[in-house]
Amino acid sequence: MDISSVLQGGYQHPLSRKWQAKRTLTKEMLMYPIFITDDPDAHVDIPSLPGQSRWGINKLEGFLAPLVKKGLKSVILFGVPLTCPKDGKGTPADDPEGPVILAIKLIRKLFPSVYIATDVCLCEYTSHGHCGILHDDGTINSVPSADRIAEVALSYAKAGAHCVAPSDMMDGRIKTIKRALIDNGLGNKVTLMSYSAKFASSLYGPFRDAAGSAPSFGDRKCYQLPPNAKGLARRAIQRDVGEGADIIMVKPAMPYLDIIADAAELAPDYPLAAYQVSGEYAMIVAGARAGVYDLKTMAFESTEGILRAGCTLILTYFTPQFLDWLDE
Ligand SMILES: NCc1[nH]cc(CCC(=O)O)c1CC(=O)O
Ligand SMILES: [Zn+2]
Ligand SMILES: [Zn+2]
Repeated sequence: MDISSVLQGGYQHPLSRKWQAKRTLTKEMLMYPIFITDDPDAHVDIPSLPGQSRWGINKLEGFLAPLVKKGLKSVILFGVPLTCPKDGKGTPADDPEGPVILAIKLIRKLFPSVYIATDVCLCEYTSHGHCGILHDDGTINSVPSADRIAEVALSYAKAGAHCVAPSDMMDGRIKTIKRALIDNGLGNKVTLMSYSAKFASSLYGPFRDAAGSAPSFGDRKCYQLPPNAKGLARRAIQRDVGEGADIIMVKPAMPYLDIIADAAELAPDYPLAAYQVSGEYAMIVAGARAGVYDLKTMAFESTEGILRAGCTLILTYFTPQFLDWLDE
């Protein structure tokens, strides 16, 4: 055989196979999305997200303590208001007695080592279920939307969140939030992680089920990006870098690995996150249950793709399982 034909000598050993990776999954790279609801004693399983639940504030310690012991480093919080009245501007989002603000304070106190990010969006809190404030004709009204989202982000930052992560995809929200953080003395203290390239995906179904955030009319196609849009995604990433984002995120992950690679090229000096969303998680679990593959092997393969494309941080519902698997 010709010298230039032989590759296999380089990866015969399990260890030499590990060396092929530019980056290998560690516990530090995992951020765990959790759903906090306003029934303080809730522990309600989410049927479309097997293994995940909505948690009440009184159940958080019992839920998180074993995970922190296993090496959980960071969480991202999603509020699920079930009892409070929703309105046009998402008033319950920054209710000081609401589940997110209570959870930030509690986790800071109970688990000081845990890094707390908060998703910032209005859709869980608006009567219409859209992510911003609407004009009378049902279209997004960008300026008040960005202002309101910045107000909510600021309230989470003041409550002690280490990171605020707007997922609404409204124009101008990154600079509006950054300005609000700076003007309130939090610019140097709080990380702004932008869901920069967030696509209008079919893969958010289980999440909307879990969070009760499906729009009551229409869809999100006029603010989340069209799945075919590489150029718009690249522009969104560059815009958010210019507006003061500290971390760039691509979402979902698996169908958008090219966008992750683009982000790694466009923003090489930034941490890069991917959100392996609810539908990706549900799909991987369902495939394993159908006997298509082994769950653990496939879960690792999915993250290897994300890391290979350029990420340094993965938001994933598999976090608790990875904490076990990474110890094996
Ligand atoms: N804007 C809210 C939000 N933040 C994160 C997700 C999706 C997360 C997931 O599917 O796991 C969504 C849903 C949506 O945009 O409809
Ligand atoms: Zn939203
Ligand atoms: Zn629209």
